[in-house]
Amino acid sequence: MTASSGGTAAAARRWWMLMLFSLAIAGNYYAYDSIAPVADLLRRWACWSQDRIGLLNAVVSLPNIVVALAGGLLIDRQGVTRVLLGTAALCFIGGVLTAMGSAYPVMVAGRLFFGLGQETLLIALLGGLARWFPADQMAFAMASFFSLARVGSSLADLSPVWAHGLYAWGWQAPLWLAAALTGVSLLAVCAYAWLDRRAMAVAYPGGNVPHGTVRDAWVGLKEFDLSFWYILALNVLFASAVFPFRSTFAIAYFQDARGLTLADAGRINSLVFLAAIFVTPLCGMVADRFGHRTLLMAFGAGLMPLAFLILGITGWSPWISAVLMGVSFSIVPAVIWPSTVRLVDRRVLGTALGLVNVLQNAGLTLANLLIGRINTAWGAGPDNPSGYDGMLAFLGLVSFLGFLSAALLWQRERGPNGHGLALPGAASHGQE
Ligand SMILES: N[C@@H](Cc1c[nH]cn1)C(=O)NCC(=O)O
Repeated sequence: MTASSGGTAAAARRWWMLMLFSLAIAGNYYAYDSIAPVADLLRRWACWSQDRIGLLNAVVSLPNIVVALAGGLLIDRQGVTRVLLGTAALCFIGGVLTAMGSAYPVMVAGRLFFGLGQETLLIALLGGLARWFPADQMAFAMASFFSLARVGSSLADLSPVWAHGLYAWGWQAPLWLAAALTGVSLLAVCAYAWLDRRAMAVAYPGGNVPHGTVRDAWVGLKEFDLSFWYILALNVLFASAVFPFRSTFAIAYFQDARGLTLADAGRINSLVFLAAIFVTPLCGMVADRFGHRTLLMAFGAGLMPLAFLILGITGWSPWISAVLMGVSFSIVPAVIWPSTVRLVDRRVLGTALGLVNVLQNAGLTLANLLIGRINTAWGAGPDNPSGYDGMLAFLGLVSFLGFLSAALLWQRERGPNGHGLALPGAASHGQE
């Protein structure tokens, strides 16, 4: 008997777990994205420079260039539940410190604590979903989970509208709300730990829950299949194009190069996440029902360079590119994570996801720095809209390389070395 098999009671428990995981990630992503909406207050009220504000986000991803892999190894050694509890607690402490800090070093320390937990929490939540959901439901479960993550991000983006009362008090009140949501995330994880203990007692009555060893991780790393490296490349390149543009540069670009007001630039930018809330679960359902995961990934990844190309060389409405990005950002995350899970041995899943996130964070940091440099070198700004062409060319190239990785993966998976990624969920049980 595996931990994920069972009857109606087990199925009900799985959906409870998905609900708790989704709550945990929504609260966590809200806090992750909580700095941008208070940036203006920090600039005007505290007179902090762009650099100082930028560091509040950089310290979240910077430690994960190393920490996410250690976190992944820890998940394989200690199990998902312990790591979930530890990382959700770290994020909560980080959230509280960030909100407490009217002193800059306290805020930086808070964001650092939050960052130390954030990526490993995400990896552990994905590992938990992989443990409990069968192959024919996993894409839908992971896609629904990411849909709720986007709800968290969108609520944070739009908080100056729906929680404007808090913003009248300054920047700390909105950050206390973010801290409270990391508390909700911790509570959700505690409730999961309780459910998990009961389920494991049934699945492993002797209490001998199998965990991987460091040796397993090392052997596993050496044995990762070529398909895993293709999907890893897609993940890193796709994220390095999407997140820096959306989270850092898009608003300024839409204002300076497309002449939009700040409100319209914010609206168009949030469309990408809002679309993903609704479309992502549909994509997961399609992947579970019909398979064709590699084709879906190649199609989704191909829309991203197309969106940048349209922005760069046509005068078409930017809404067209935003829609293409929204569809791409719905398809790729819905399919890429459940596909990654299928490509690696469960004993080294944490390590594999840790490695993906380490390289992704390195890519995100590098892309942010490079785009900043390119924009400065090309003199991008309201007086020089074509100065953004370098950034668009860079993002187009990075996302095109992501598409190439997806195309190579598609081609490999069609041959004798495939892992059943093209098959519907139920038909690929035996391929895992
Ligand atoms: N490694 C994360 C990056 C992230 C973005 N927001 C919070 N963390 C990641 O890949 N997330 C997957 C995703 O699609 O959000």
